Amino acid sequence: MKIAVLPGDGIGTEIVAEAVKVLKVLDLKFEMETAPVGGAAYEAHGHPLPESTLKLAKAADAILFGAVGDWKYDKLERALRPEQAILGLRKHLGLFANFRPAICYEQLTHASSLKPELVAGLDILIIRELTGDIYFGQPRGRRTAPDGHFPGTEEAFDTMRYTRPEIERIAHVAFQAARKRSKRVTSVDKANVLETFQLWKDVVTEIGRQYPDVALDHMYVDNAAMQLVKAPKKFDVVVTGNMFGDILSDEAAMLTGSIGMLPSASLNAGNQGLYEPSHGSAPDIAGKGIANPLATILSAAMMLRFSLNQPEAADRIESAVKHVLASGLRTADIHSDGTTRVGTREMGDAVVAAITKKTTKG
Ligand SMILES: NC(=O)C1=CN([C@@H]2O[C@H](COP(=O)(O)OP(=O)(O)OC[C@H]3O[C@@H](n4cnc5c(N)ncnc54)[C@H](O)[C@@H]3O)[C@@H](O)[C@H]2O)C=CC1
Ligand SMILES: CC(C)CC(=O)C(=O)O
Ligand SMILES: [Mg+2]
Repeated sequence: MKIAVLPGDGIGTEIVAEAVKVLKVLDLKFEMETAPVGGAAYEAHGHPLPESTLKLAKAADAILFGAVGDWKYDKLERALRPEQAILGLRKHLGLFANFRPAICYEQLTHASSLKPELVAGLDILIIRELTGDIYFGQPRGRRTAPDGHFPGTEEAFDTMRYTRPEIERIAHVAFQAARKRSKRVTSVDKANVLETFQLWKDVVTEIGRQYPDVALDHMYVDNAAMQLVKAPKKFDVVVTGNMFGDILSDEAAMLTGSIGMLPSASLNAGNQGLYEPSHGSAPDIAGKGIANPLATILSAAMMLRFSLNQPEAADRIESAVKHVLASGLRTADIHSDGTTRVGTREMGDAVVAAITKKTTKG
């Protein structure tokens, strides 16, 4: 088994180093190979997703990804910007199903910006379609406006589109995931305004008939954004498109205490997956050694469970994370009175120590 390790930019390198440390202490039989991606790859090879990195990713059983991006690349032509690396990997590998579990750990109930009673015990799963929608739709570009309110002026445009099969396959993923949970799916759309999301709603409803044991409801995205902070525990599985899922999952991250707590798995039709925290490269804190590595460490646990058939090892990581939080260690983003503030490396070391202690005890 082979894991491609793609740390990327900013805090990506810091948090991936901790996840790799955790994977190594498990002493499992797999090989890890590292390659540059994003801004780091642009500097080394002149492209954010060089052929060699893509080849490694394609050949691997799983990919552990950090994050890409830095403000200094924002003026580059779009094809060369770091973010194209993660978009390219999702597209080239067909990683259409993005799982973003938002779990509020008992010890972090007070770290959320919401009242503790609203988030205590929260365990929702956002399933985001990842290879379609306005992020990939063509045509897109800039031109002189041919019509509209200000014809003859500069305009930019993107295209939101979904085909029926794209919606069908993500709907199946959501219903099947719900069967393993509390059998409820909320499909989030904007069918009251957008044709794309009327088709989305129609197709999800049709597929839902094949899962009579799963309750389906529909919600407009603006209402969903509001309900997520009003009564988040009313949700179980949320299925939505690429852009709405991007936005709602960052919002859901705050229910768990921090975006530094939200892992993710991006899966294709085979067993291959890319595992990354839901956040970005956080240039504002990069290099300071204060980023929370837990989202990445928990993503590594998802990788062991979903792509590498090592569910016990995944459990060991997750229970080590709970143990470390229970012991009161916190990175700055989840720190509160009465807890001990630690840096990225100390947090990773503590997870490693918790795993080792449990192993020694048998
Ligand atoms: N998958 C990827 O590689 C993604 C890349 N990006 C890129 O990342 C760069 C920064 O984007 P932003 O909008 O600032 O989003 P971001 O997610 O990097 O940061 C947002 C805020 O959350 C904080 N934060 C993020 N991760 C954290 C962690 N592990 N521990 C503690 N605090 C954390 C940051 O310090 C910042 O204040 C951009 O270039 C963007 O395009 C953004 C999202 C995903
Ligand atoms: C950087 C973007 C391509 C995507 C993003 O924000 C995400 O996947 O969460
Ligand atoms: Mg995002």
